[in-house]
Amino acid sequence: MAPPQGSRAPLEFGGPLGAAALMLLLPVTMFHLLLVARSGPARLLGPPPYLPGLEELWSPWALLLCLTWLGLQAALYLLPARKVAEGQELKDKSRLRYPINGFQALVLTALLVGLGVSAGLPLSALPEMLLPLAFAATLTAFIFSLLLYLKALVAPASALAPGGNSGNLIYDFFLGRELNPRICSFDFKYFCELRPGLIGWVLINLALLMQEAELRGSPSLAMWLVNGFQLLYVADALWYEEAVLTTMDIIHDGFGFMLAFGDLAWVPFTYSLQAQFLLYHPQPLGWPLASFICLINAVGYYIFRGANSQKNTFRKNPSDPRVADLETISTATGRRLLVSGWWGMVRHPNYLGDLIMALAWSLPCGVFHLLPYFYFLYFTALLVHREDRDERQCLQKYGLAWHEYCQRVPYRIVPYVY
Ligand SMILES: NC(=O)C1=CN([C@@H]2O[C@H](COP(=O)(O)OP(=O)(O)OC[C@H]3O[C@@H](n4cnc5c(N)ncnc54)[C@H](OP(=O)(O)O)[C@@H]3O)[C@@H](O)[C@H]2O)C=CC1
Ligand SMILES: CC(C)=CCC[C@@H](C)[C@H]1CC=C2C3=C(CC[C@@]21C)[C@@]1(C)CC[C@H](O)C(C)(C)[C@@H]1CC3
Repeated sequence: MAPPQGSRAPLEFGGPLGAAALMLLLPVTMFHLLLVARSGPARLLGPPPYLPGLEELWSPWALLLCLTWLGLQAALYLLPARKVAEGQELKDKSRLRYPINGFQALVLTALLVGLGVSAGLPLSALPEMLLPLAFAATLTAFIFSLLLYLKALVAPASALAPGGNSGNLIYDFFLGRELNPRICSFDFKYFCELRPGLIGWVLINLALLMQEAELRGSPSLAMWLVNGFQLLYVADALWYEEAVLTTMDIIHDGFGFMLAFGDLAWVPFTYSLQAQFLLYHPQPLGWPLASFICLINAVGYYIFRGANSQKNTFRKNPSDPRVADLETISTATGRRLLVSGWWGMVRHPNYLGDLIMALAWSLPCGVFHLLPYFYFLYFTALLVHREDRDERQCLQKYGLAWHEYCQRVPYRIVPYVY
């Protein structure tokens, strides 16, 4: 058994107590949102309309569907890739290799779903199954996290994540012990981060759009906007799949319940909340307002994509002509930090763009309900906390150079505000 590593790494998420609370709170919140979205008053902060019994949550068909979906996405992951990318350098100086075929998986899934629907697959029945599907996904994530925890017990010390190895069972189960759990070349974290949950999210959105068309003759403009914006976000993530290899989740966090549940259950079932809300609470939306909301989404996307691409290009090749003229500061590690361009505006311009898009996804749902703004509120909290975690990691990595960066670029996410 590998000895616990990084036991002196500071505990995050409020330690074992915080981890235990989140393990309970996250699934409860997800089921609350699913129940409230279809209720008349759709009150985010009120009690759920009723408490579902086990017979409403548990369905062997939903579990079978969930496992078939995972199997399909795993099969698409294993197809030949247009490119194989190398990840960041690991503790033992090696680099892992990752297939870049996520966009291909999205296109093939769309083709398969299109074929299925034209052959009579009742996709619009999916919204009625969201509750048992979410339950099956939660169960799958829990069992999967248990297996990951057990796998980490026999992993070499060099394979363990910097956090998630405190020696406390609950905390380590939540955060995840192993950094890049794999069987042969199949990387579980990389696979889960981008495929089943993200593609599942747009599929659920599409099913909600189709059910709205069945109910009301055609999908509403608001439903089209939400579907379009979120499809763009998912397609972008898969098109720029390689960029995920430099995110905190892949480089720093272990693979445990937080990411397994987040990827497999939280993302598809709570990120589709706006479309769920719109199915049960249609909102009038005219073209002038719709155009304005499209503009907000476009501005958010422009900042998000510009900032993420600039950093990735710079990290891959600092002499690339697109970034070679940007001002930088040197650090003791040999890596440099950008202090002009997007990264000279605020220290997390990509978060700013992401938040602006999050707002644009809620606006088509009107301003009379708080529920569709849940994603924006949760995401603000997630990114503020994430930014704080990243700052601490960067301070540890870059020391004085990070202090200098903070002085030169004083705002974290929103210029002149935060
Ligand atoms: N929709 C969702 O639910 C979520 C979306 N996201 C999105 O994922 C994306 C990735 O986010 P995340 O992984 O948190 O963080 P970032 O992509 O912002 O990565 C942070 C890292 O970037 C490097 N960095 C920071 N400042 C500079 C600089 N000035 N110059 C060069 N490199 C710098 C540092 O790593 P190093 O120096 O080691 O390269 C730092 O650790 C974001 O767009 C975010 O909005 C994130 C979470 C959830
Ligand atoms: C507390 C809680 C709910 C934890 C789980 C958080 C996860 C849901 C998110 C952590 C980081 C994520 C990222 C994306 C989706 C959400 C999770 C998994 C992401 C794949 C979305 C698409 C983006 O373009 C991205 C690839 C940059 C992004 C990466 C981080």
